[in-house]
Amino acid sequence: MQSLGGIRSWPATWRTTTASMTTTTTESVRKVAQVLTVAGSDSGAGAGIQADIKVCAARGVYCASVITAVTAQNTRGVQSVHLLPPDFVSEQLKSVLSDFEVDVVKTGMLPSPEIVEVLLQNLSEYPVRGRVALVVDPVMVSTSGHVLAGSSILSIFRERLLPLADIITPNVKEASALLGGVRIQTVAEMRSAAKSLHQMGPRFVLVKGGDLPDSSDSVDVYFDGNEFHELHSPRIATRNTHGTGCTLASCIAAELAKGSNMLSAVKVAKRFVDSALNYSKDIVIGSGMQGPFDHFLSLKDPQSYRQSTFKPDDLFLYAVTDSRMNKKWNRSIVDAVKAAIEGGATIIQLREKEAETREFLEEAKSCVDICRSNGVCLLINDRIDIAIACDADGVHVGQSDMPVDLVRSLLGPDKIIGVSCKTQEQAHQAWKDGADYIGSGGVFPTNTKANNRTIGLDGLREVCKASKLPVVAIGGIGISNAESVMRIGEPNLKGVAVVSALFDQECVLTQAKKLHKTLTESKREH
Ligand SMILES: Cc1ncc(COP(=O)(O)OP(=O)(O)O)c(N)n1
Ligand SMILES: Cc1nc(C(=O)O)sc1CCOP(=O)(O)O
Ligand SMILES: [Mg+2]
Repeated sequence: MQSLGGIRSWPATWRTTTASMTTTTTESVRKVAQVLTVAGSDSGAGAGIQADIKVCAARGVYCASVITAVTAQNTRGVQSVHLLPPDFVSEQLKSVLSDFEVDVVKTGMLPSPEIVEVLLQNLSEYPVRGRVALVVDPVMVSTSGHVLAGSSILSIFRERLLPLADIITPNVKEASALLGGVRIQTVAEMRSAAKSLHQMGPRFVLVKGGDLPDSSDSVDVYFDGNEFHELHSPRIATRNTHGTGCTLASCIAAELAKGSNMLSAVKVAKRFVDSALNYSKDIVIGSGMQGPFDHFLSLKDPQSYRQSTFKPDDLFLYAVTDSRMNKKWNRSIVDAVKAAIEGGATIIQLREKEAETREFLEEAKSCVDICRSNGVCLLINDRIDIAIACDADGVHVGQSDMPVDLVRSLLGPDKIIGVSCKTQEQAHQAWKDGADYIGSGGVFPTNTKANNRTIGLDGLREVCKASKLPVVAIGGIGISNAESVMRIGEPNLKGVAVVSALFDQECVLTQAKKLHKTLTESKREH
């Protein structure tokens, strides 16, 4: 079976993602990114249709809604459920699909096989194939334990809906139910479940491990049919977790509607949920065991949201551009950055030593747009002025560049600052001055940076041991030796930063993919 298969590539037109709707303009037409959610109503408004609409609004995307059931629920649980007649669900679907240019359909509570049937019928009736992406959140049990879709829907899910999905986002209980009750209690079992679910036909699978026992992190497993990605985040101690599943799936849908690729959409969505949980961890709404959280954190407290967007794990595959290399291979900075991200780069630094200011600024602005829509942070090397002017996520400075404390006072608290350190004293100072991470090298000799002192693996180990900040290794690193770097096994060594291994190459995408694979394998082994 084919998926709806339509993660649309946007036309090369102007696009903006701000507090308002995300739009593209082609001459006089302004197209708004649109999600259709097909789900149940939650009278407490923490989950279901209400959460979906709030998430899309918070992410700058329009959200139409088709209601499948009305639940009477609050923070104490689900008191009652009223299914809408399938014919009326069908009426709603026809109203929206015949009129709106929906980019992504997201499904939540589909409480009966008859309702799944009318959804499938409508999706095949309207000429959406090739345009619409389908995000399926196979909601079965509420967070309070109430059954929202019984076992009677399992066969139509497995046989008809899942094969059409671009991504499915079950939690471990739902994954287990879809797989006939298999045991899923470890990350290894989540991986195996993701693989089995992928065989049912969805293009991507995200098994959410929030309910996994005995783990200090919340780990989700993403599988694209070839590779696994483990997405870790610290558990947030709060009662306000009602609606996290709906929020995650809707945020994935919103990011896809704006044009993201799947992995980036998933990463952005996970960060959004973490930031919202963290922001709302102390709010009190309702008197029950499970409260809702606040989806509009970015409007109320942009700093808390922006600050938490940098995670040490973002240093995993750090791509640093080089103007000479891009010229040599006849590619623009923008193309180089796009390819690096597509290949798996987790953070980008523009290191354009010879660039003219005006031209560099324009290119940096384009790169900010690309990175932001892919959920990847973009830093500028040395040039604080350019970083401010293009609203980059931060800067990287060395020991002879502007001092970190001064950079911090110029950029404010929410920007990322990285500092190059070769010694333990420098590492300590970087922390005192308010840096976010350390770049340490040259681990091996390099031709990219003239007269660079090589500190070797021993020097890197020393810096890591002294550093309270996460560290990324740099200098002469590539596919052949990345594993030996990560093998030093210091817990705060989070990844490698590379220039020539990606950019002094014919195909940036291929090299980035290979390096990402090498790093993923070495992470698994150590
Ligand atoms: C991640 C990372 N680490 C180190 C450096 C080197 O910065 P610096 O010492 O300022 O040297 P230049 O890059 O400016 O030549 C870096 N750029 N990135
Ligand atoms: C920019 C930079 N900084 C270094 C440091 O030691 O701080 S080494 C370096 C160049 C890294 O390039 P490549 O990956 O091509 O060796
Ligand atoms: Mg510098």
